[in-house]
Amino acid sequence: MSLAVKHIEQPSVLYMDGVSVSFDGFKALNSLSMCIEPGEMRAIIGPNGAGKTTMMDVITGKTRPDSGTILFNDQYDLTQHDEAEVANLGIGRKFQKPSVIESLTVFENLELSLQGGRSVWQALTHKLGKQQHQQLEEILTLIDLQDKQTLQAGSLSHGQKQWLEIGMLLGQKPQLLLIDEPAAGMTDEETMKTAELFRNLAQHHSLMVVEHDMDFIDALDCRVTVLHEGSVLAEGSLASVKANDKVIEVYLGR
Ligand SMILES: Nc1ncnc2c1ncn2[C@@H]1O[C@H](COP(=O)(O)OP(=O)(O)OP(=O)(O)O)[C@@H](O)[C@H]1O
Repeated sequence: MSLAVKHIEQPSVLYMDGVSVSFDGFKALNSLSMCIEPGEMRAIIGPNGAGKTTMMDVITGKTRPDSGTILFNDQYDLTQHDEAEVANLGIGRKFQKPSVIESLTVFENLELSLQGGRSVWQALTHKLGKQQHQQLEEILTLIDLQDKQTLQAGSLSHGQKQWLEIGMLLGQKPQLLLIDEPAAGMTDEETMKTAELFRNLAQHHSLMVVEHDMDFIDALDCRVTVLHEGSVLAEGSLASVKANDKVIEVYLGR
């Protein structure tokens, strides 16, 4: 039974309060507290080692926090669930490196993502239902790969592979998406197109996006949280955190 207690009234899709994680005595997260509202897109920035990856790890059940509360939808105590259970609850995570199957086509990769639980062979020989077909078409349109759907994923550009992988996450219909450095390695054009994709995604999902690229974050046009030494250093609009003396000192000004 969960004993997690929430200390604020407003509804949240993700609520973290006093979350700490130590590795051999080193506090990677140090009483981290943060809230994401339903339907919100939030950018997370901070210097190397600030705890961004560790934060995603504790949310997704990969790492157990030593202390603190993490609630999903004000209902599920995420510290009590493993990675598979957290994914099933509706939290999708995208790691920095794309992991699409390069020898399969764009369509087949998406087809697989809609048929979680089946083997690759079963999924590819099992016909999609009408609803799944429609869902797949919608995802292809959203990630703008309709005219590439018969191409092998290995022939896509780096940016297109990232979009495909985001499309594959959408196949699981997650409510909250955690995305790690999506713009890394992208051209400027791909970066801006990714920001547009995320603004579209934010109409139907909550998003937490870890990123270092300030032009990309500016284009996301969302609230920004700055992490430093495992806790929140500042939070607000990009303009406000960029003007924050502490943020300039530990991150931007270096
Ligand atoms: N499994 C682990 N064992 C020991 N130390 C760890 C472990 N995972 C993370 N750390 C340490 O915890 C701190 C936070 O790391 P984390 O990867 O969360 O930071 P980050 O903000 O994601 O950094 P980056 O921007 O470089 O990805 C770092 O000092 C890191 O060395």
